[in-house]
Amino acid sequence: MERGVIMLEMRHVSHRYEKDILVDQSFQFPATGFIGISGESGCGKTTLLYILAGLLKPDEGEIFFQHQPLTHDFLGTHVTMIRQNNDMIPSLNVEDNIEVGCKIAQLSGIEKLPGIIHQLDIKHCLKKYPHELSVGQRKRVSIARSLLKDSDIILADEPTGALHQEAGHEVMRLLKKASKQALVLIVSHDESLLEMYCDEIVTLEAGQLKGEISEPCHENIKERKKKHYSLWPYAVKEVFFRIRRLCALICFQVILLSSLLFMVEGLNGLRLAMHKSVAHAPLKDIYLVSRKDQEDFSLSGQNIRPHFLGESGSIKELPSAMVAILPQKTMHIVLKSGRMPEKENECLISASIASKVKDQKLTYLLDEKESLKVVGVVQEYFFVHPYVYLPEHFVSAHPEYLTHSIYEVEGKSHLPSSQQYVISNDVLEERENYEELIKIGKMAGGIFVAISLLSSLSLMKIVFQSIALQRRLDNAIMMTLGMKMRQLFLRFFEEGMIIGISIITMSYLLTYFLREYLNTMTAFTKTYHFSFTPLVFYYQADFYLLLALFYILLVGMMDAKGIRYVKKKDIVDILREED
Ligand SMILES: Nc1ncnc2c1ncn2[C@@H]1O[C@H](COP(=O)(O)OP(=O)(O)OP(=O)(O)O)[C@@H](O)[C@H]1O
Repeated sequence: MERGVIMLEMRHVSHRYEKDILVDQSFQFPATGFIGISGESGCGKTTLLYILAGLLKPDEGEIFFQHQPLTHDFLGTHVTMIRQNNDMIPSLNVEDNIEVGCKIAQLSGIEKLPGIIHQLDIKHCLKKYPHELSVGQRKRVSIARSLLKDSDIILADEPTGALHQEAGHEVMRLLKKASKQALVLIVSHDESLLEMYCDEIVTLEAGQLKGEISEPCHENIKERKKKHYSLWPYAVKEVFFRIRRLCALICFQVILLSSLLFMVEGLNGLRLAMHKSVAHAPLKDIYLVSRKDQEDFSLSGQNIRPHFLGESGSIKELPSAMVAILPQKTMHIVLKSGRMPEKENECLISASIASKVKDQKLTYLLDEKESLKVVGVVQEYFFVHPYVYLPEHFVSAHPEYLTHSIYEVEGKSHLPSSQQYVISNDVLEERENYEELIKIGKMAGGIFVAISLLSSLSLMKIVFQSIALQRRLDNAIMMTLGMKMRQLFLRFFEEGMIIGISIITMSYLLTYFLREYLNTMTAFTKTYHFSFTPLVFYYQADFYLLLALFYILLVGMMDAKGIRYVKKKDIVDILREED
């Protein structure tokens, strides 16, 4: 690149709105100096500044900097704009607002901050936010930003506009000082201020720039050292700044996600409890066979036994289907109290029958001739019905207590094939019922998730949209600081991801505590062998990790859509709306 003077140059620039703003203008500005631009209201002074900053493309002609057409990092690296109203990002405090210029443009030099703060006397307001500052203080912050960035060009549009006289002079003095090291172009209505401070005054009139500029004199090109800064902290600050508006949205999403997770964990727990219970159900291989016409019938075969009918003792009203033969292996039977039967005339009863019996220890079932002593109470859970568990040898020794209307058959292969019989298996029937229930639960859950997801996404869209609209100006200011569309998209995306991460973390924590509470503090697990169980997918890919990633990306993308309210070609219009 040819080394030459730092110089801003217009070559044959024309621009027109309803009227001509610039007509075939060629002009060279010196490397340093304080140049005032005056002209009637509406003649195009502000438009000229935007064109020189590279924010507005002129209809014709081109702007050159250091004899080269403007590059995409010209604005960020070489220019600072000071606008009449507001150049500050509301979510950042004064310190951040000063540093943000360097950080967006990835320029080194932040270590000069204390000196600049001292020079501009703004130490006392470093931690304040823009809305807590006076107009004069805001102007000083903008000037501090340009000094920290060591800008080659400072474009100031009516910087003294809203200031009282003394503050106006102070700003002019500061800009004058800055003009020793940079080119300062100032647009002002106040001719006397311009005359008092400016080295040269250029007048814009009927599309023509009039005025004499002395020859550029400086040859030194400022060293531009690049430094990488992460803009994540600004994204975090922005989210915190908007937290009140986001609060309702975040709470709603947390409740929605937690209930979704809780539903998934509940259904998963139900499924697992059902499988476990079926595996442990003592009668899962026993099929009950009865004649359709209710008549007695006899069956022959090794594995066919008549069913015991318990009609005596204190539980006379117990239906026959509630009586079970104690299996050979009893390891899976969980006793709530008492012990396993050891003698022929001892039996177990399940908890719900036990509640009907006055004194379990001394309870004798059956009639006066034969008695069975209850020695233990079986813990009930899924598929463990209110049974009386009788030892098998007792049943075979006392066939008189057995009814011939219902038969137990071990294993389905032994079932009679005749259509005269009704075959049932309580455990399997109940499993089918529970499976049906879980299916309905899943369907209802799916519909709930779909509806609430859709409504919550539209709510999120509305909130993000309104925030993005509200932030149009902030983002336009960011663009004047040199932020590129790609950076801005990333910024939005990062903010969305921060919101997504917060929501998903809170939802997981809430679900965790609720799950722990319900599983440990309530009787669910103990009584029903049911617990809310986290769902883990196949192949070790965790459901929660996948859900979190999907959700965070989704929220990030939804927020990033807000970038459509800030288009590069509309930046000047957005800035003007505020002016
Ligand atoms: N986007 C636009 N579309 C149409 N006309 C525009 C647009 N922007 C500016 N103008 C017009 O261009 C003219 C120049 O506007 P500009 O703001 O540059 O003038 P100015 O000299 O800075 O005015 P003032 O001194 O009052 O701030 C005005 O008449 C304005 O209405």
